[in-house]
Amino acid sequence: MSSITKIMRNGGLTTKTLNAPCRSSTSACKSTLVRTSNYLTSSTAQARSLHTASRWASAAAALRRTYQPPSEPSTSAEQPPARTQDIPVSRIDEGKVVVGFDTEEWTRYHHVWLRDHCRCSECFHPVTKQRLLNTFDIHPDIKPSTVESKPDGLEVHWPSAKPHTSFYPWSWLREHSYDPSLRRHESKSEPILWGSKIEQSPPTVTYEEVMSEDERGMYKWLTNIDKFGFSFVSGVPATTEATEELSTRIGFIRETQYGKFWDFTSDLAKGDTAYTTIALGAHTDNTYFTDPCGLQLFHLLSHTEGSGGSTLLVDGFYVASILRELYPQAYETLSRIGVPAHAAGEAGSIYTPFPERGYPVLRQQGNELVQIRWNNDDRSVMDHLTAAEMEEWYNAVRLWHKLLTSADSEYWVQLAPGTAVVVNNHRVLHGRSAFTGKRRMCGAYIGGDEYRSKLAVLAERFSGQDPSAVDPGTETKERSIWSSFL
Ligand SMILES: C[N+](C)(C)CCCC[C@H](N)C(=O)O
Ligand SMILES: O=C(O)CCC(=O)C(=O)O
Repeated sequence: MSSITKIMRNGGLTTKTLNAPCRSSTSACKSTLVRTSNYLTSSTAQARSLHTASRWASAAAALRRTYQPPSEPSTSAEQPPARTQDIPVSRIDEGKVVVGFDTEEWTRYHHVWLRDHCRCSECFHPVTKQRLLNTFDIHPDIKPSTVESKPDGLEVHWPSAKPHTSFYPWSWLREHSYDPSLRRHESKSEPILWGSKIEQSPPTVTYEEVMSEDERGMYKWLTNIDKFGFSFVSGVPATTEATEELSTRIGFIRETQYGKFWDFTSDLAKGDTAYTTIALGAHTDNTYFTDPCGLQLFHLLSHTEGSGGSTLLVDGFYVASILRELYPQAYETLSRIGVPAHAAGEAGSIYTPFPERGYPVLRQQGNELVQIRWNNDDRSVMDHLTAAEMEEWYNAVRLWHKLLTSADSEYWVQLAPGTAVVVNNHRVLHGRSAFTGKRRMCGAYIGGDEYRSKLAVLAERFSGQDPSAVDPGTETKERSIWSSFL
């Protein structure tokens, strides 16, 4: 019985090596095997007949035969042979092209996928970066006439009345591999979670940096927000004009029932408790919108004849990570049960999210937490749950509240004129203490797509360098058709 059969029989995990000798350490073999077996397990439906699996094994074995692994460095004193650039191997298999990046990393691309993703100037507009090819003109059984492994990438020749050649860079093929995926996940910046101790060194940029022409300061600012979920900007002229200009450096301001750029105080000019002197617990804004704003900028312009009005920031991702660790059932409950909300303080508007059941406090995408939505003051009637779910939800949200309001989670800071703060409203909750006297705050909402677009443009321009160490003159000038954002 072949090892493949054993993998299939053992539900996909085994420590036995595959037929082909594995050149690297046993653990790598196992990882390959696990990856392979996971692949086989996950694609058991496709490889139901051993015939397919053994053909897959023979294709992989054939790849290994044709792949010339780098020769082992000689043991003699002489210099080991210089490694030649290893060109991945490729071959046409049934319905897919198999590519072997090395003996341990191989993957497959459907023929139709390759044709659909051709980026020659006939199939993909070089300026607008839009597909010109009509996907639905591709024959479902399309098959290359030949494939060639070139030093920089895979060249595919398609049979047609007018011969068509496609080219895919190796790095692009690896980045977009899916069968299996060979993507290296280090490219995605991981959030840096924080609690109250962030006050020792809060992420900050200067106004001068942010307003500089070369936008390196902008890149540093937005990278701060990307990593920490917030950032201060110091040295901002304490005017609405300067603050509005700062806001629009990121992207256009998102207008709501509260206006475009806001300049507010405790006069109930708008029907919301933000326009009063009361304390506001940690919350995210716009839970009553289907799509809450991405960023929220605040700049305290003045506070006279009184005290209080301190600003509260809480990293919702940090709190959620603790909830998940300590109370996994509560985490699951708050990831599942929608929370209705409304903004109905203005006579001319009643905002509620669609669908009206609202969205969970914790929004998961797969296993990843991607958004916090929490404002207990704006929450509407909870009447869409069974009695059991109602008790389950209240028990869970009490635990959430306990962690959210713990000293370990809360970062209190007294804003002052000249220092603006921007928060990622999908991650960081904000609030304030009650206050007396005259307090004037200004700011704006900025759409999440605008913020992420600006960050993407800056990351592309500075080719992902560390924003605090960008080499002048290394900027990317033109957008590549192979950009990882497309
Ligand atoms: C416009 N400004 C930011 C001052 C107030 C917005 C109102 C806040 C609302 N309760 C919410 O949580 O979205
Ligand atoms: O007045 C403040 O400091 C914040 C008000 C607030 O939470 C809001 O406008 O969403």
